[in-house]
Amino acid sequence: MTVERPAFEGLRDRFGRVATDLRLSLTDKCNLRCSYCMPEEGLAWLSKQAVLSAEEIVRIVGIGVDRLGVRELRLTGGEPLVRADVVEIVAALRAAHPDLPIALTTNAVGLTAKAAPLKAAGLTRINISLDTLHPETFAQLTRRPFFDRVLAGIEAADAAELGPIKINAVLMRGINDGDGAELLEWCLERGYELRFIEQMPLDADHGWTREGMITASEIRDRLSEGFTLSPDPRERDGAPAERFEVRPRNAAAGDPPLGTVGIIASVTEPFCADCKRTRITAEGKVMSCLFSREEVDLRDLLRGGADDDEIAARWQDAMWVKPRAHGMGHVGLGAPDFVQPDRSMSAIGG
Ligand SMILES: Nc1nc2c(ncn2[C@@H]2O[C@H](COP(=O)(O)OP(=O)(O)OP(=O)(O)O)[C@@H](O)[C@H]2O)c(=O)[nH]1
Ligand SMILES: C[S@@+](CC[C@H](N)C(=O)[O-])C[C@H]1O[C@@H](n2cnc3c(N)ncnc32)[C@H](O)[C@@H]1O
Ligand code: SF4
Ligand code: SF4
Repeated sequence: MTVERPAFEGLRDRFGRVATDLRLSLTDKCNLRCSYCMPEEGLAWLSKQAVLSAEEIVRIVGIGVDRLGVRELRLTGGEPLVRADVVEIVAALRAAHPDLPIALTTNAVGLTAKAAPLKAAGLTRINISLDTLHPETFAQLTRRPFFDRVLAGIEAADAAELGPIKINAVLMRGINDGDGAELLEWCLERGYELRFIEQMPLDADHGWTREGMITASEIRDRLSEGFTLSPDPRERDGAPAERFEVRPRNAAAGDPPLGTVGIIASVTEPFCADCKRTRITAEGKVMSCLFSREEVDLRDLLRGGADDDEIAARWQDAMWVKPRAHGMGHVGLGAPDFVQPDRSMSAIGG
């Protein structure tokens, strides 16, 4: 890809946004099959050779942080904990960047054994996906019977002080859409921050419909039956989640909140204008947007002996042409001109 662009520092795009938040996928593999993400039969996994090695990851992150203004890193996947060297990768990243916030998003299936080693290696904090507190519903949604392992993993993360722990939940109509209030209560009791995520059209089965998804406004309405939500006064600062303070339904004015809840309304209340994200897939491709159909390869450049300047310039090229929103020129997941990417969320790095 040859891109005509002005010279500048950092990861800028044509719309004036600057990406400082790097999301890097450690693997496309996963041990769950959440219906909003993966097909039941799984996907054709990348070969070991195709996936970035630990050394390559450390080099790419180094270029991002030292030359391109990356200020925070999230490791994701696929399921990052299925990668055998995940603890070593965190340790190497921490050694190279003592002050970099390094977070991880995980389904927690393999977390019981890894939480303490990850903390010791220098992981800053963790986000965990949990859509329901009912083991049968969990098995239906994820197509795997690992509910108990996930709960144990969350407890291990808490014990290892990987907080503030954030819990991500996607509500699916007719499956777990009645579970929101219960999940919120459970999280508030434990001091976890629950965030509800609107389902996006990133499922490998291409089963998403605008009418079928549960919207942010529906979520707020349902939660308001049991709680009072009021906007969190803290600055949002480009974060996908809009946060609300949560109080009991009949709280008196001035009562302290029980905690906060976030709603990530990528579909109905998009936040693309403030997007600060750049993504690297497990095989080393830059995706400037979750919905990009253009990908720019850094891995072959790296393996071909390119120096850091060349790699940084290619990354800047990729970000310069970042689409305005939702992979196109305007917001509109599900609009007539929206084209769902070939990749599922698991293969992008959520
Ligand atoms: N549309 C859109 N959705 C995103 C983007 N990044 C994250 N999300 C959604 O937000 C969900 C939660 O992401 P997490 O991996 O927990 O990270 P986060 O919410 O950015 O992280 P925090 O800094 O902990 O708030 C993802 O599963 C996506 O559904 C993005 O760039 N665009
Ligand atoms: C792709 S997963 C990767 C990390 C890890 N496997 C996990 O589930 O936390 C990251 C996040 O993406 C979310 N996700 C997956 N598919 C999604 C979709 N179609 N719409 C919205 N969020 C989705 C999941 O709920 C999860 O919180
Ligand atoms: S959401 Fe995460 S845990 Fe679920 S299938 Fe996708 S990658 Fe796996
Ligand atoms: S859809 Fe694309 S532009 Fe919008 S917030 Fe997500 S990554 Fe950023």
